Amino acid sequence: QFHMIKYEDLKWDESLGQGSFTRIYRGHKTDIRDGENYTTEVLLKELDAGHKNCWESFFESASLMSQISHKHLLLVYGVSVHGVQNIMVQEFVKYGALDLYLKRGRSVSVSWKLDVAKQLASALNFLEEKHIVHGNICAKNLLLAREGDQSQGISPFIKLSDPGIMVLDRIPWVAPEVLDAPDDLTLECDKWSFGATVWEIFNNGNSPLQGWDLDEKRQFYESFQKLPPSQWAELADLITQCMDYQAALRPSCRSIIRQLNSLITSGNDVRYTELQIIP
Ligand SMILES: Nc1cnc(-c2cc(N)nc3[nH]ccc23)cn1
Repeated sequence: QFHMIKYEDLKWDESLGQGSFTRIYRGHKTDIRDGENYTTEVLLKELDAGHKNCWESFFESASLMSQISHKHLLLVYGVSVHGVQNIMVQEFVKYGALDLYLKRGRSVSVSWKLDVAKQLASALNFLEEKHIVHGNICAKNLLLAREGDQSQGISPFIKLSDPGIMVLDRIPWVAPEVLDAPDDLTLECDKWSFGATVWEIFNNGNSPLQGWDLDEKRQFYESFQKLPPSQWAELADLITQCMDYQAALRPSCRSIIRQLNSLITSGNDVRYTELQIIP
Protein backbone atom coordinates (compact mmCIF):
# COMPACT_ATOMS: atom_id res chain seq x y z
CA GLN A 1 0.00 0.00 0.00
CA PHE A 2 2.71 2.47 0.80
CA HIS A 3 6.44 2.82 1.01
CA MET A 4 8.10 1.46 4.16
CA ILE A 5 10.81 3.77 5.48
CA LYS A 6 13.70 2.49 7.60
CA TYR A 7 13.66 3.98 11.12
CA GLU A 8 17.41 4.62 10.94
CA ASP A 9 16.84 6.84 7.91
CA LEU A 10 14.79 9.23 10.05
CA LYS A 11 16.01 12.03 12.30
CA TRP A 12 13.73 13.83 14.79
CA ASP A 13 14.02 17.59 15.23
CA GLU A 14 11.68 19.67 17.36
CA SER A 15 8.25 18.65 18.59
CA LEU A 16 5.39 20.50 16.91
CA GLY A 17 2.69 19.53 19.36
CA GLN A 18 0.31 16.65 19.58
CA GLY A 19 -3.09 15.62 18.31
CA SER A 20 -5.59 13.40 20.06
CA PHE A 21 -3.73 10.13 19.31
CA THR A 22 -0.59 11.42 17.69
CA ARG A 23 2.56 13.39 18.39
CA ILE A 24 4.06 15.42 15.56
CA TYR A 25 7.66 16.49 14.98
CA ARG A 26 9.65 18.27 12.34
CA GLY A 27 12.38 15.94 11.10
CA HIS A 28 14.48 14.73 8.20
CA LYS A 29 14.70 11.56 6.17
CA THR A 30 17.80 10.48 4.30
CA ASP A 31 17.71 8.73 0.95
CA ILE A 32 20.55 7.35 -1.05
CA ARG A 33 20.10 7.87 -4.78
CA ASP A 34 22.88 7.11 -7.25
CA GLY A 35 25.26 6.83 -4.32
CA GLU A 36 24.42 10.34 -3.12
CA ASN A 37 22.99 11.08 0.31
CA TYR A 38 19.87 13.28 0.21
CA THR A 39 18.08 14.64 3.26
CA THR A 40 14.52 15.86 2.99
CA GLU A 41 12.69 17.87 5.63
CA VAL A 42 9.64 15.91 6.73
CA LEU A 43 6.81 15.90 9.23
CA LEU A 44 6.89 12.87 11.51
CA LYS A 45 3.50 11.82 12.87
CA GLU A 46 3.85 9.25 15.66
CA LEU A 47 0.78 7.22 16.50
CA ASP A 48 0.47 6.58 20.24
CA ALA A 49 1.32 2.93 20.89
CA GLY A 50 -1.65 2.84 23.24
CA HIS A 51 -4.12 3.60 20.50
CA LYS A 52 -3.70 0.40 18.52
CA ASN A 53 -7.38 0.53 17.69
CA CYS A 54 -6.86 3.68 15.60
CA TRP A 55 -4.10 1.89 13.75
CA GLU A 56 -6.17 0.93 10.72
CA SER A 57 -7.74 4.37 10.28
CA PHE A 58 -4.27 5.91 10.72
CA PHE A 59 -2.83 3.76 7.93
CA GLU A 60 -6.00 3.86 5.89
CA SER A 61 -5.80 7.65 5.70
CA ALA A 62 -2.08 7.42 4.92
CA SER A 63 -2.57 4.89 2.17
CA LEU A 64 -5.47 6.90 0.74
CA MET A 65 -3.20 9.92 0.31
CA SER A 66 -0.24 7.94 -0.97
CA GLN A 67 -2.25 6.23 -3.74
CA ILE A 68 -2.79 9.49 -5.60
CA SER A 69 -0.77 12.61 -6.18
CA HIS A 70 -1.99 16.12 -6.87
CA LYS A 71 -0.37 19.48 -6.33
CA HIS A 72 -2.90 20.40 -3.62
CA LEU A 73 -2.78 17.05 -1.82
CA LEU A 74 -0.21 16.49 0.90
CA LEU A 75 2.53 14.04 -0.12
CA VAL A 76 2.91 11.07 2.22
CA TYR A 77 6.41 9.56 1.79
CA GLY A 78 5.50 6.40 3.67
CA VAL A 79 5.42 4.84 7.10
CA SER A 80 8.04 3.53 9.46
CA VAL A 81 7.40 0.89 12.12
CA HIS A 82 9.78 0.73 15.05
CA GLY A 83 8.79 -1.81 17.66
CA VAL A 84 5.32 -0.82 18.80
CA GLN A 85 5.70 2.63 17.32
CA ASN A 86 4.10 3.64 14.01
CA ILE A 87 5.32 6.77 12.27
CA MET A 88 3.81 8.42 9.23
CA VAL A 89 6.33 10.42 7.19
CA GLN A 90 4.78 13.38 5.37
CA GLU A 91 6.16 16.22 3.33
CA PHE A 92 6.87 19.22 5.56
CA VAL A 93 4.60 22.14 4.69
CA LYS A 94 6.30 25.33 5.82
CA TYR A 95 3.52 27.44 7.35
CA GLY A 96 1.44 24.67 8.93
CA ALA A 97 -2.28 24.53 9.51
CA LEU A 98 -4.38 27.26 7.90
CA ASP A 99 -6.75 27.76 10.87
CA LEU A 100 -3.84 28.63 13.16
CA TYR A 101 -2.29 30.83 10.47
CA LEU A 102 -5.52 32.81 10.10
CA LYS A 103 -6.11 32.96 13.87
CA ARG A 104 -2.66 34.44 14.33
CA GLY A 105 -4.27 37.54 12.92
CA ARG A 106 -2.60 37.53 9.53
CA SER A 107 -4.85 40.03 7.79
CA VAL A 108 -5.28 38.46 4.39
CA SER A 109 -7.32 39.88 1.55
CA VAL A 110 -10.61 38.56 0.19
CA SER A 111 -8.84 37.50 -3.01
CA TRP A 112 -6.29 35.59 -0.90
CA LYS A 113 -9.14 33.70 0.78
CA LEU A 114 -10.84 33.09 -2.55
CA ASP A 115 -7.60 31.66 -4.02
CA VAL A 116 -7.45 29.19 -1.10
CA ALA A 117 -11.10 28.21 -1.57
CA LYS A 118 -10.50 27.61 -5.30
CA GLN A 119 -7.45 25.44 -4.59
CA LEU A 120 -9.43 23.37 -2.09
CA ALA A 121 -12.23 23.02 -4.65
CA SER A 122 -9.77 21.76 -7.26
CA ALA A 123 -8.36 19.21 -4.80
CA LEU A 124 -11.91 18.05 -4.04
CA ASN A 125 -12.71 17.88 -7.74
CA PHE A 126 -9.67 15.65 -8.26
CA LEU A 127 -10.76 13.36 -5.40
CA GLU A 128 -14.33 13.30 -6.75
CA GLU A 129 -13.07 12.22 -10.18
CA LYS A 130 -11.21 9.38 -8.44
CA HIS A 131 -14.31 8.58 -6.34
CA ILE A 132 -12.22 9.07 -3.22
CA VAL A 133 -13.91 10.49 -0.11
CA HIS A 134 -11.59 12.51 2.12
CA GLY A 135 -13.93 12.61 5.11
CA ASN A 136 -12.26 15.33 7.13
CA ILE A 137 -12.17 18.56 5.17
CA CYS A 138 -11.59 21.49 7.54
CA ALA A 139 -9.22 24.45 7.85
CA LYS A 140 -7.12 22.52 10.38
CA ASN A 141 -6.41 19.99 7.61
CA LEU A 142 -5.36 22.64 5.11
CA LEU A 143 -1.62 23.32 5.21
CA LEU A 144 -0.10 26.54 3.90
CA ALA A 145 2.92 25.92 1.69
CA ARG A 146 3.28 29.49 0.43
CA GLU A 147 2.03 32.69 2.08
CA GLY A 148 1.66 34.53 -1.22
CA ASP A 149 2.44 38.18 -1.73
CA GLN A 150 -0.38 40.41 -2.90
CA SER A 151 1.97 43.18 -4.01
CA GLN A 152 3.91 40.74 -6.23
CA GLY A 153 0.74 39.04 -7.42
CA ILE A 154 1.86 35.76 -5.85
CA SER A 155 -1.07 33.70 -4.57
CA PRO A 156 -1.00 31.50 -1.46
CA PHE A 157 -0.62 27.72 -1.96
CA ILE A 158 -2.36 25.09 0.18
CA LYS A 159 -2.12 21.32 0.57
CA LEU A 160 -4.99 19.20 1.83
CA SER A 161 -3.69 16.97 4.61
CA ASP A 162 -4.60 13.35 5.28
CA PRO A 163 -8.02 12.85 6.90
CA GLY A 164 -6.30 11.77 10.10
CA ILE A 165 -8.38 10.02 12.68
CA MET A 166 -12.02 11.07 12.62
CA VAL A 167 -13.18 12.29 16.00
CA LEU A 168 -16.89 12.46 16.48
CA ASP A 169 -17.42 16.04 17.57
CA ARG A 170 -16.90 17.15 14.07
CA ILE A 171 -20.10 19.21 14.01
CA PRO A 172 -20.47 21.35 11.86
CA TRP A 173 -17.80 19.93 9.51
CA VAL A 174 -19.33 16.45 9.42
CA ALA A 175 -22.43 16.18 7.23
CA PRO A 176 -25.65 15.57 9.20
CA GLU A 177 -26.36 12.23 7.48
CA VAL A 178 -22.98 10.94 8.71
CA LEU A 179 -23.93 11.34 12.36
CA ASP A 180 -26.48 8.55 12.06
CA ALA A 181 -24.37 6.41 9.74
CA PRO A 182 -20.69 7.16 10.29
CA ASP A 183 -19.63 4.29 8.06
CA ASP A 184 -21.00 5.33 4.71
CA LEU A 185 -19.12 8.52 3.99
CA THR A 186 -19.96 9.77 0.52
CA LEU A 187 -18.55 12.37 -1.83
CA GLU A 188 -21.49 14.59 -0.82
CA CYS A 189 -20.18 14.62 2.75
CA ASP A 190 -17.02 16.32 1.51
CA LYS A 191 -19.16 19.04 -0.10
CA TRP A 192 -20.84 19.81 3.22
CA SER A 193 -17.41 20.01 4.89
CA PHE A 194 -16.17 22.20 2.03
CA GLY A 195 -18.94 24.69 2.87
CA ALA A 196 -18.01 24.74 6.56
CA THR A 197 -14.32 25.15 5.64
CA VAL A 198 -14.97 28.10 3.29
CA TRP A 199 -16.96 29.65 6.16
CA GLU A 200 -13.90 29.22 8.42
CA ILE A 201 -11.56 30.75 5.84
CA PHE A 202 -13.78 33.84 5.55
CA ASN A 203 -14.08 34.04 9.34
CA ASN A 204 -10.35 34.30 9.98
CA GLY A 205 -9.99 30.68 11.04
CA ASN A 206 -12.65 30.85 13.73
CA SER A 207 -14.52 27.58 14.09
CA PRO A 208 -18.22 27.76 13.30
CA LEU A 209 -20.34 27.19 16.45
CA GLN A 210 -17.21 27.91 18.51
CA GLY A 211 -17.82 27.22 22.18
CA TRP A 212 -21.07 25.36 21.61
CA ASP A 213 -21.37 22.11 23.57
CA LEU A 214 -22.26 18.81 21.92
CA ASP A 215 -25.97 19.10 22.77
CA GLU A 216 -26.25 22.60 21.31
CA LYS A 217 -24.40 21.34 18.22
CA ARG A 218 -26.73 18.36 17.83
CA GLN A 219 -29.66 20.74 18.22
CA PHE A 220 -28.17 22.84 15.41
CA TYR A 221 -28.54 19.85 13.07
CA GLU A 222 -31.85 18.67 14.43
CA SER A 223 -33.43 22.06 13.78
CA PHE A 224 -31.78 22.32 10.33
CA GLN A 225 -29.99 25.51 11.29
CA LYS A 226 -27.51 27.21 8.99
CA LEU A 227 -24.25 28.96 9.79
CA PRO A 228 -24.51 32.77 9.97
CA PRO A 229 -24.42 34.00 6.37
CA SER A 230 -21.43 35.95 5.12
CA GLN A 231 -22.25 39.53 4.23
CA TRP A 232 -21.06 38.61 0.76
CA ALA A 233 -24.36 37.26 -0.54
CA GLU A 234 -22.95 35.19 -3.42
CA LEU A 235 -20.42 33.53 -1.10
CA ALA A 236 -23.09 32.91 1.54
CA ASP A 237 -25.26 31.36 -1.16
CA LEU A 238 -22.50 28.95 -2.25
CA ILE A 239 -21.85 27.93 1.36
CA THR A 240 -25.58 27.33 1.85
CA GLN A 241 -25.76 25.20 -1.31
CA CYS A 242 -22.84 23.05 -0.08
CA MET A 243 -24.37 22.73 3.38
CA ASP A 244 -27.73 21.56 2.12
CA TYR A 245 -29.31 19.08 4.54
CA GLN A 246 -30.30 17.03 1.48
CA ALA A 247 -27.02 15.55 0.30
CA ALA A 248 -28.26 14.99 -3.25
CA LEU A 249 -28.93 18.71 -3.69
CA ARG A 250 -25.36 19.77 -2.91
CA PRO A 251 -23.58 21.14 -6.00
CA SER A 252 -21.04 19.16 -8.03
CA CYS A 253 -17.38 20.17 -7.73
CA ARG A 254 -17.56 21.59 -11.24
CA SER A 255 -20.46 23.80 -10.22
CA ILE A 256 -18.59 24.87 -7.07
CA ILE A 257 -15.54 25.82 -9.16
CA ARG A 258 -17.72 27.69 -11.68
CA GLN A 259 -19.42 29.67 -8.91
CA LEU A 260 -16.11 30.47 -7.20
CA ASN A 261 -14.71 31.71 -10.51
CA SER A 262 -17.74 33.94 -11.01
CA LEU A 263 -17.36 35.64 -7.62
CA ILE A 264 -16.14 39.15 -8.23
CA THR A 265 -13.59 40.19 -5.63
CA SER A 266 -13.21 43.77 -6.83
CA GLY A 267 -14.89 46.08 -4.35
CA ASN A 268 -15.10 43.17 -1.94
CA ASP A 269 -11.46 43.50 -1.13
CA VAL A 270 -12.33 45.16 2.13
CA ARG A 271 -11.81 43.43 5.43
CA TYR A 272 -14.99 42.79 7.29
CA THR A 273 -15.74 40.72 10.34
CA GLU A 274 -18.51 38.21 9.98
CA LEU A 275 -21.51 37.69 12.20
CA GLN A 276 -21.14 35.19 15.02
CA ILE A 277 -24.26 33.55 16.41
CA ILE A 278 -24.28 33.35 20.21
CA PRO A 279 -25.85 30.06 21.40
N1 LIG B 1 2.60 18.10 6.88
C1 LIG B 1 2.84 19.11 7.78
C2 LIG B 1 2.00 19.34 8.87
N2 LIG B 1 2.26 20.34 9.73
C3 LIG B 1 3.34 21.13 9.54
C4 LIG B 1 3.64 22.23 10.48
C5 LIG B 1 4.37 23.32 10.04
C6 LIG B 1 4.65 24.36 10.92
N3 LIG B 1 5.39 25.46 10.50
N4 LIG B 1 4.26 24.36 12.19
C7 LIG B 1 3.55 23.31 12.63
N5 LIG B 1 3.04 23.10 13.86
C8 LIG B 1 2.37 21.90 13.83
C9 LIG B 1 2.47 21.33 12.58
C10 LIG B 1 3.22 22.23 11.81
C11 LIG B 1 4.17 20.90 8.46
N6 LIG B 1 3.91 19.91 7.59
